[in-house]
Amino acid sequence: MPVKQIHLAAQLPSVQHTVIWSDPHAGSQIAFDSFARLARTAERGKFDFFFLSEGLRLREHKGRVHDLDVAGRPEALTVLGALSAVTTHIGLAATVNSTFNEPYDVARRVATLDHLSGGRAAWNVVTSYDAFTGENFRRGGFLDEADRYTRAAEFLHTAQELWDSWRPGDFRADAASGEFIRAGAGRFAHRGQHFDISGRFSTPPGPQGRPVIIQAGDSAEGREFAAADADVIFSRHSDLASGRAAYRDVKARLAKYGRAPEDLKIIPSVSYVLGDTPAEAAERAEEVARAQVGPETALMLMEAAWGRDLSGYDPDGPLPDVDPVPESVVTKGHNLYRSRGRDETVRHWRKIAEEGGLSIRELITEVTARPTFVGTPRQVADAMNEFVQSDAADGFVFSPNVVPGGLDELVDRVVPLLQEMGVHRAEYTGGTLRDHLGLRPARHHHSEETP
Ligand SMILES: Cc1cc2nc3c(=O)[nH]c(=O)nc-3n(C[C@H](O)[C@H](O)[C@H](O)COP(=O)(O)O)c2cc1C
Repeated sequence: MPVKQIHLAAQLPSVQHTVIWSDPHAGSQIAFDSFARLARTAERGKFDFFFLSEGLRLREHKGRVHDLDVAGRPEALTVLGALSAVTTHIGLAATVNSTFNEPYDVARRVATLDHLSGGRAAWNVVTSYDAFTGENFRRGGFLDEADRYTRAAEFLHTAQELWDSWRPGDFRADAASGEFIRAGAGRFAHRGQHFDISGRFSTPPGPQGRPVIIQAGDSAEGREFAAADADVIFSRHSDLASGRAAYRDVKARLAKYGRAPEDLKIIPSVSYVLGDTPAEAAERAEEVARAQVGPETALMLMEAAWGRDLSGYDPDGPLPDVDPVPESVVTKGHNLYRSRGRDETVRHWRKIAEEGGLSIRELITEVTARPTFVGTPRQVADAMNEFVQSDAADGFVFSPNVVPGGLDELVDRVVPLLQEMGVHRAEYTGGTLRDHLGLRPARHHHSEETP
């Protein structure tokens, strides 16, 4: 078997407690310089793409805006448009929600990024649908959970129809005939369950035709959506066992859509801590964890899971002896227990705490902040390679702990080892993000109509 290449990506981390904003080396979480520094570092490491997440509503805890995490990030497509001017090769991936937007607008903005960047655009289609977020759009509670992916799939198909509505040669710019564009260019008509639109699409497609599609969301419906339509899954499975299980499950879903396993790359979100020796790395990992999960954060996340006030409990003491409150929500905008359900999450956490003799704070660190890779550069490079070669993933999205310098050590000390091992490119060989990911050119469905 030929060795697999590792697909590397990086994100300026999402709004969560693992971002150490109080670190003396932390810079602005908003200024363009921070984004530019991180994106350029990833490009120096010849990464496939730079990724930005999206949070459409600030979290609230016990009725107040939760003030322990970084709050407020600028809008992704605008930031990436600016980054396209200060980078040359790296892909630029924006998270844009399919529930609270419209296909025409999103298709136009993503195509525009593909033009600006010379074919480096990607769109991460997320499906957050909750009423709390929806209030910001006068759409509180407008979409049932069951419809989040039917809308996402139709949204994406509609966007693809718009990107396909222009064909090669539609730009004439023929001074002799006075014809600038072909008469039928951009014409579309879509009628479906969620969207009923027709007209002319105003933006010709960029160099990739169809930009790269990313999916993040781990339900069965989410995996099916990705198997049918996505090029990349941004996953949460960052340990070998669950990584392999998810990988097998997702790749097995591809055949029924006429797709091959390599048509969909699976890349989990991961973090790392380096040291010159294994002991030093472990010590630094402890320090990082202490900064990420302070006593208030530990209690806050405990209260979110338990659905009740736990302020009388010592974060450095044992887990609460009281039961969770089934339907109660003390933290809005957090999806801590969404995938397992509250009861299962609490049972799972109690089990881990009992087995390891963990305090509240140690448990929260273990379940929400454990770095994926800890060790010397050599150990980390080997562990990354094992993860990919054993089909637990096709690569990684690195989420640094500190903005904007947290990627430097990885690029300076680990990436050269991966290059020596022959599992990561020494130079970019293509110009588009599809090239970096080793994806075929986008399928282009020509419309039948020719006026
Ligand atoms: C690794 C990962 C990253 C995600 N990032 C975002 C994000 O930035 N913004 C967002 O609104 N939802 C994000 N999500 C949420 C999912 O995209 C999805 O909307 C949600 O989990 C519901 O889908 P599901 O039931 O398939 O999980 C992320 C999910 C995962 C697994």
